[in-house]
Amino acid sequence: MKILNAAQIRALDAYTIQNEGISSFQLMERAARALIRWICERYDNRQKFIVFCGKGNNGGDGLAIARILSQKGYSVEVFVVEYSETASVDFQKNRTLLEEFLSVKVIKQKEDIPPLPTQVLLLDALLGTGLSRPISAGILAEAIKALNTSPAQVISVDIASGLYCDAPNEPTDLIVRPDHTVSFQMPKLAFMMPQNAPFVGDWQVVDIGLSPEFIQKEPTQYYFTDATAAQLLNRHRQKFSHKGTFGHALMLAGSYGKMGAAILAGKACLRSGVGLLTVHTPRCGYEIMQITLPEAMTSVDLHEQCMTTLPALEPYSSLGVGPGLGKDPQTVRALETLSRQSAIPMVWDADALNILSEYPDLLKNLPEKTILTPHPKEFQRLAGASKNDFERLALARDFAQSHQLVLCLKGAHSAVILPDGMVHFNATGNAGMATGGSGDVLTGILTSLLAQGFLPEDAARFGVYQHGLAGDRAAAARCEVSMIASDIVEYLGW
Ligand SMILES: NC(=O)C1=CN([C@@H]2O[C@H](COP(=O)(O)OP(=O)(O)OC[C@H]3O[C@@H](n4cnc5c(N)ncnc54)[C@H](O)[C@@H]3O)[C@@H](O)[C@H]2O)[C@@H](O)CC1
Ligand SMILES: [K+]
Repeated sequence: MKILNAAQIRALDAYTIQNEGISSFQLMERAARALIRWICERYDNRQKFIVFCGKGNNGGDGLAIARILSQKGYSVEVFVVEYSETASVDFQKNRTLLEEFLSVKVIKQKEDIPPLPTQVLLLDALLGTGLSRPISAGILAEAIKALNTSPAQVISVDIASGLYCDAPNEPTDLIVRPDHTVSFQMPKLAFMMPQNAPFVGDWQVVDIGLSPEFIQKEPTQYYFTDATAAQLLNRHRQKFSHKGTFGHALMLAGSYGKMGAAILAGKACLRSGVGLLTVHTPRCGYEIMQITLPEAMTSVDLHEQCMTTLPALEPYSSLGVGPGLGKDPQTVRALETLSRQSAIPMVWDADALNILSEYPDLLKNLPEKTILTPHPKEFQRLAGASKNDFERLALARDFAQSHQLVLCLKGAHSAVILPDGMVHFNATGNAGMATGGSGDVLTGILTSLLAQGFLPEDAARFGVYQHGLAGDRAAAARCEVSMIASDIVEYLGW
């Protein structure tokens, strides 16, 4: 799914209106009805609503939603926040229609704001994607403060009022903190940013039938890997395939006290469909690997506790390096050789990334399209600090383009950034995955997919999606708190 910016969404609305020969009022009605379906699936008409409307089209949506809810027998109170003299045409039309059977109250000053008790549901339709300046004072600010201090649940229409769709807000900006955001047609870039979590809540998208041709033609740098997008990357096994068909992966992982990382990466690699796996470990890992991972072959380093030498790389179709590796100077030397000599697709993770940030020359040697999987701290060590998540994303795009690498920037909605600068945010995953070893599992999955012949770009998008999906299954079976990285491995499969 594509993610478009506010200006593109405006153009998409306009194109749909013109192309379908409908009025903007009819499109607003469609949007309102899509949101009503979302509400009716979750709340019956004993639920009381208070709708806060601005005076643009987001406010118009609020009025249309209030009318339809009221027609369906819900009890609805509507307040228009009078922050401006003017109103949009469709807001005005909806106001006239609504006022035929429901009185609309006006908020001009703080005292006009009603009490907002726990049992009501608050709809935030103050401002949408038309936000043109931050909210810091005035009656809009008072309304937002009231929504944010109420114990009642808040649902934001399209986007939380005060939140920019595709640019960073300042920490001092006033923004609604909804429990849910129900957004039209596509997620907004703002939803992908960790800093915006309090201003998005749990979000869902409802289809309002905006023009698919326009969306298809419109250029963007941002995509969302949902189930449909992931399914397109999936490959089906042929009846006459054999283990040679699915490649031979090499995992360089583990050191004294950190063999668990090698086991997790190795197991995930096997569970993701690789034909054969060899794990290269220091001597101390030999028996551990043979006993815990009988499906894998073990290649043993000369050193007792850390990796110092590379095995011959010819037999392998992919290589993963980093989990539990440590940063011994002899390991650094081995990685320096690896960065220059490897011609097979690779994944660099964990300590391999830390070594890259300490020895940037290695970074210059890495073959094109090597996959790097940093979490935010590792990325900061690699590329430097940034002021906010938007700046970090720009830095990451720059990094991927200038080094011609594939970056998997891990976190909620992990971003897969390709060497051409395109960004694919991931749909799956949960906070239970923020646990030791879950990154090692991802390295195993990606190394496995590369061995099977997936292009690095596809391996990264598909692997990150499947990693998150397995995490979601693990959280459903146990719970976010008690799940561990081994559970993610157990729930892999597609
Ligand atoms: N254009 C369309 O056909 C559709 C639009 N829809 C809704 O329309 C929304 C966008 O509507 P609008 O473009 O009218 O904009 P908004 O309703 O987001 O904002 C209204 C107006 O408020 C003013 N404004 C912006 N920031 C302000 C601030 N900080 N303080 C005071 N005033 C401020 C601007 O002049 C802006 O145009 C979407 O989020 C969505 O909810 C939906 O009805 C679907 C169809
Ligand atoms: K809103």
